[in-house]
Amino acid sequence: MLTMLDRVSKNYDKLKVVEDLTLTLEEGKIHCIVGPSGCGKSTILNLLANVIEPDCGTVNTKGEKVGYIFQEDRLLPWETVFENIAIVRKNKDTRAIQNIIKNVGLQGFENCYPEELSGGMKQRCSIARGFYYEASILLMDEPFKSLDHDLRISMIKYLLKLWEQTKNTIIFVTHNIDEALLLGHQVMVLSKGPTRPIKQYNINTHHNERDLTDTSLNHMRNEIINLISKINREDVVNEKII
Ligand SMILES: Nc1ncnc2c1ncn2[C@@H]1O[C@H](COP(=O)(O)OP(=O)(O)OP(=O)(O)O)[C@@H](O)[C@H]1O
Repeated sequence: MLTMLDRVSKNYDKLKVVEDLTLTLEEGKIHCIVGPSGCGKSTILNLLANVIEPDCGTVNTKGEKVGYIFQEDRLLPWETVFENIAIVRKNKDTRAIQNIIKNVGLQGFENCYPEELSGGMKQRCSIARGFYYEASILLMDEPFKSLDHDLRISMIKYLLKLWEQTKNTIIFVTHNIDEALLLGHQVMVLSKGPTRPIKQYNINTHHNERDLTDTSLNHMRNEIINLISKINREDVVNEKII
């Protein structure tokens, strides 16, 4: 277990987004974070990535290699698929890049430029780059938001295939509960700001055996949807339910 945030607070002027938040996560697992819009999910990722500084408290990821994958692919338009991936490491490991490209189904497209790829292919390239970086902690901020349902499902499969080989710690922010249930070893529901985890679900079923129509996952899904609606209606005001 790694205490990534230790009693951290972050305000934007008078807006208290994070207050005295401690976040301890199991390493080598996929942690999905869900919660109402604007509650502070991206702020938490930015703190973990050391992109922003906390007002007080400690962020314990400074000694870690932290990767960040965003909703937009953020590929360099003037570089090929291969070069866009290679760029994140000093020494080019051609075999490792080719292996990752194969794992995200982009073989044959190594020399294509981003403008020659579909949206889903670009995002696969961005995920491949994130994994090639060999981060011990990989932050993902709604990376599949702009994709349709079928593409999302195939992206989840690609992501899991890569994670199976690296077993790094992934913190994955999403508004899509199904995505969280298919990916996460843990799904954390956050309250409105100042945000804090109000409920945590652990999913022990192996990824290959997860079926959203299965009673327990379906039950969890309904509970999370109801909980987020309650938070949005403010029936649950920063109450710690865990
Ligand atoms: N740089 C900033 N300056 C001022 N306010 C900010 C800044 N970044 C975020 N905020 C505000 O802080 C709050 C939390 O924003 P954040 O983006 O972390 O939430 P989120 O949960 O990721 O939102 P969403 O689900 O809509 O993506 C919001 O009210 C937002 O407007």
